[in-house]
Amino acid sequence: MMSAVGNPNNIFWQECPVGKAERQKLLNQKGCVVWITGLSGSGKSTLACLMTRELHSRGKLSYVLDGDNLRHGLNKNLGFSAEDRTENIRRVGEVAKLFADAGLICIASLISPYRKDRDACRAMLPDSNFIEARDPKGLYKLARAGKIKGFTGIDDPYEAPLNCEIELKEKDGGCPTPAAMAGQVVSYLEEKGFLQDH
Ligand SMILES: Nc1ncnc2c1ncn2[C@@H]1O[C@H](COP(=O)(O)OS(=O)(=O)O)[C@@H](OP(=O)(O)O)[C@H]1O
Ligand SMILES: Nc1ncnc2c1ncn2[C@@H]1O[C@H](COP(=O)(O)OP(=O)(O)O)[C@@H](O)[C@H]1O
Repeated sequence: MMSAVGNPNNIFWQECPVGKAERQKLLNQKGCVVWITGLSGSGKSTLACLMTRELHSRGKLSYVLDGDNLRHGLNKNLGFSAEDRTENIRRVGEVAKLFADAGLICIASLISPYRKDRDACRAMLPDSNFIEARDPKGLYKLARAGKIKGFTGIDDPYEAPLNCEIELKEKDGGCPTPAAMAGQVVSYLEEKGFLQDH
């Protein structure tokens, strides 16, 4: 048994014999987090689903962490106050970090309106392993009708990224198809070497 003397909380870091490098080799890819941020209804989930499909068809293992879905379980005790959103993003950041450590391409799809919360998630990961993608476009009937209070983009803030890795922009006055956007993100991962282990 390890000694707990000198550790006020009796908590120790446990090393496992199989590490991230070995898992990446097994999967022939590099673990990373693609973080999709944007307003509600801007197409985050659509993009996340198409990306995971495209990666799957290339034999790459990915997993989608969707804000809406996680709020049914892990984050079911959280609402939409600034504090709760911060805790929501912190938890998802920690989970995404575990998935990346497992060697997976983790796709996190959350409004994540606050820059400081996204930056905190970025700081949890090694350099270049956090890839921020933004998709601006919105749908807000209920919030505009006053049926939801504190709705992001209506009466609650959304802070757009200042230096994201990928910006999915309108082209020729229109929105590219979701498949074209998913292709853009997957091409970025390919260019940066995440779809191989060497
Ligand atoms: N007040 C308010 N503001 C914004 N969004 C709201 C709100 N109330 C409910 N919803 C629904 O919750 C989904 C967003 O959850 P997230 O976990 O991604 O939000 S956050 O990152 O913590 O801000 C979001 O889903 P998406 O449309 O998929 O983004 C909404 O359907
Ligand atoms: N690029 C796009 N062009 C047109 N419609 C889109 C696009 N991306 C998503 N949609 C549609 O917009 C709606 C909201 O998309 P969704 O992916 O659920 O957004 P979010 O997860 O950001 O709330 C869906 O009906 C979806 O089919």
